[in-house]
Amino acid sequence: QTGSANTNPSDSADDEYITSVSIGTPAQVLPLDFDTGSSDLWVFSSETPKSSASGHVTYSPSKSSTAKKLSGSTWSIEYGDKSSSSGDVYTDIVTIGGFSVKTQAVESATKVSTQFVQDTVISGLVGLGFDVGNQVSPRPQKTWFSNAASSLAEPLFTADLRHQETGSYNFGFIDTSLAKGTIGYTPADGSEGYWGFTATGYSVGGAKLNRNSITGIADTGTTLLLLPDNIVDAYYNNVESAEYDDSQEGVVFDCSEDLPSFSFGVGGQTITISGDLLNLTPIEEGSSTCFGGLQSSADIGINIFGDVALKAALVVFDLGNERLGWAQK
Ligand SMILES: CC(C)C[C@H](NC(=O)C[C@H](O)[C@H](CC1CCCCC1)NC(=O)CC[C@H](O)[C@H](Cc1ccccc1)NC(=O)OC(C)(C)C)C(=O)O
Repeated sequence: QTGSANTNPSDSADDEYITSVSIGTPAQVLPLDFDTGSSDLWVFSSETPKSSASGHVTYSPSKSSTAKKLSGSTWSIEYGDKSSSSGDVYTDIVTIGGFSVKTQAVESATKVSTQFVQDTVISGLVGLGFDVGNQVSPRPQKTWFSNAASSLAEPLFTADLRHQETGSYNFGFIDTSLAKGTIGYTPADGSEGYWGFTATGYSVGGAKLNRNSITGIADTGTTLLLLPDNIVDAYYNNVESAEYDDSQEGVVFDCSEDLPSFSFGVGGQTITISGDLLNLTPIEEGSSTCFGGLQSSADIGINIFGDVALKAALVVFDLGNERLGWAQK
């Protein structure tokens, strides 16, 4: 068995990617953010304060004949961007791309932070990280993919995120026609809950790869490519107007600049992110100053290959073989 779901950029900056998920009987369809950087499936619900839920699609367990309260269980999460949410837990049928998990923990939000209230394009997250990262207590719950894996044709899923166009999350199969290059595989470290891996080097503007290990995570829930300062500096030294903007908390440059590409080595392949993918967006509507898709990871303590990097590739999240595959698109 397999599943295939379309995913769409949330806005003109590809800040997030939205995928429709069906929950309950009859199906309640919610727009959710698939996040390989976390491991909880949580949703805005009938239990979310009305003022916080306004503008969001919500899940009502009371309207689902297959919903069951997981009594005594609660959850609470704080994300890297300091946003947070918490609540209680139900189990229900959750269908993604035509594949159904009968008894999936659906974490219902009784509290959401301001950022989630304001981000009305999504009604919650589907964590696609490793189960060890799940935040339900007293008994952690499995992710949708973990529950699905044993019934899928292959215990893997692929992410095909695209710039300003529809992409896909495929479960249980690899559609190699989505990529131009060969898939290069490298071991994945799931011990922290993330899809951790080590890139073997980088280069700017198509130069030869500098060999140096870059350990990081493949994270569909992070917008940017976040790497060490020495690499970020090496890149922006090639961008005439680049400068650090305190108010934007990142490197900005003239939108008219022709940005060089950025490449990294992984699994014996080289993934090249084109210059236009490295210009994320004007700092505000109509501005001629643009915000870089590559920024420093220095104050995070972990390197993150977020959507800016993932958009250049077809990425295989292979749980069965504990490995990540990357192919140039
Ligand atoms: C709970 C843990 C087990 C796991 C947890 N994991 C993470 O924090 C990483 C994870 O991928 C989280 C998942 C995101 C949380 C916030 C909502 C969207 C998903 N990523 C994050 O926490 C990183 C935050 C994202 O990069 C935001 C996403 C965003 C975009 C638009 C509007 C709002 C929010 N982008 C964002 O800020 O884009 C700018 C910089 C261009 C404005 C952790 O490490 O603590």
